[in-house]
Amino acid sequence: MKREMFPGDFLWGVATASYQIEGAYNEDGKGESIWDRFAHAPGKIKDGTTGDVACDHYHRYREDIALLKELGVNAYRFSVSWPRIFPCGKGEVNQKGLDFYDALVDELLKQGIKPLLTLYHWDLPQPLQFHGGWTNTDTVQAFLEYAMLLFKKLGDRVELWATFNEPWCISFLAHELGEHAPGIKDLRTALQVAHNVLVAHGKAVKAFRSENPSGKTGIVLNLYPVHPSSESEQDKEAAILSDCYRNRWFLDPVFKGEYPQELLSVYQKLYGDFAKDYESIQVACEKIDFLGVNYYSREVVSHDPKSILKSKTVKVEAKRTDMGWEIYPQGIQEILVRINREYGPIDLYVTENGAAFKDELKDGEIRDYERIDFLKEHFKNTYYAIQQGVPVKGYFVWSLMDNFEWAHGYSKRFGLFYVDYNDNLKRIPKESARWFKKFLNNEISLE
Ligand SMILES: OC[C@@H]1[C@@H](O)[C@H](O)[C@@H](O)c2nc(CNc3ccccc3)cn21
Repeated sequence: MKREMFPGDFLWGVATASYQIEGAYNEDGKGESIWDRFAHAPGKIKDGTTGDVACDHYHRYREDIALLKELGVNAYRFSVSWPRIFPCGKGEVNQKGLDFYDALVDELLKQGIKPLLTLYHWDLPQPLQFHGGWTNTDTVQAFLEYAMLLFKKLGDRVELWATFNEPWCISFLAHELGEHAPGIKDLRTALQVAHNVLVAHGKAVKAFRSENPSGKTGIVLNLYPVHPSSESEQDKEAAILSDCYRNRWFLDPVFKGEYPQELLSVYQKLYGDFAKDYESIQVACEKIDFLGVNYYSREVVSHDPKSILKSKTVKVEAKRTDMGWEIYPQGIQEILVRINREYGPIDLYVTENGAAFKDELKDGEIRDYERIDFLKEHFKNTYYAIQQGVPVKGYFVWSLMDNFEWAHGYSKRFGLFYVDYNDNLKRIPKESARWFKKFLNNEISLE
């Protein structure tokens, strides 16, 4: 199975995100983001690092685009740092911030690489957080102004636009579990954030249509197959509610304009007032052109009477990545086929798939054969979905290079290129980069 067996216009790319690679956290007029503040707070990041410098992509973007060219990709997914454009979140525009993304897009196009731009990959301007962040509908309005400015400035050259990266992480991981910025631990707040982000998504898609009818908009969701640990009714019930929490809480509003009733009723029992505020999320259901699917693993659950979802994650015996995530390649096929069956027809992009492994630099080489095997199996399972008629239009490997892995700092490496943090952030191609390049050049098969 070679690259040429995928559709001729299939996009093969890599993905990154602004806070994870750019650095220059306070340069050229950029304002503070919630991740700048969170990373600087003691104890939030496992290795005590920050994204202040990261991979210094802000200064090295031409070098990094040369790496894309070397790989032979035809697409690149990146995100824009909102506080680099609006240091205060709204109002005054930072021209140097706009200039950076203008130059980035021009260089990509010059190298024959198609950009997929993500408007929001978690780095909210901190001044907006001072006023409640995503719990405040003023932030929805500020997001629309930010989106409209970028549509105007880059819409002539960028065709593919994603509004949000992983609303599940923006809401539940960051506001219920508290593991990401701003580090709040309150389910009611998380539900309010999820709602406002979904509203912002719908309004931005509608505004985009009016501004740029030829462009294509979508949203990026992290999706997981959720399997019961047994065939018992209770475990199957646990899987249904966990699927609502992880997947359908965002899929159903975006494609059907309603929250999944099975879980909505649980929250309505918990929060009496929930109904009147959040019963309708119709506004999120603006027709989109594509869905970005971030796939990493599956979840196996069992009944748990003590939990709100009556479910708990079960750690099954399996091969795992350095993140502890089960390696489950058939899950990418399963999720793509399901989305097409239950929410299609809709163009799908695998906007992130990749793995962290304990990559070691030895004699100038990084022999990451586990990553090659991981990608090979996920590419094959993506192809099997295409063979079943699923309109998968592209695949972006996470990530181009090792970078700031959120609460894990630099301790987890996902890159095709190794970043030597002890040697001036030097980028070194891993074996997987060489393998990917050969695959893209039709030199090798996936068998
Ligand atoms: O963790 C790897 C990547 C991360 O670097 C990206 O910025 C983000 O888009 C991303 N999403 C997932 C899947 N969701 C997730 C689950 C738990 C913690 C963080 C992310 C993995 N990844």
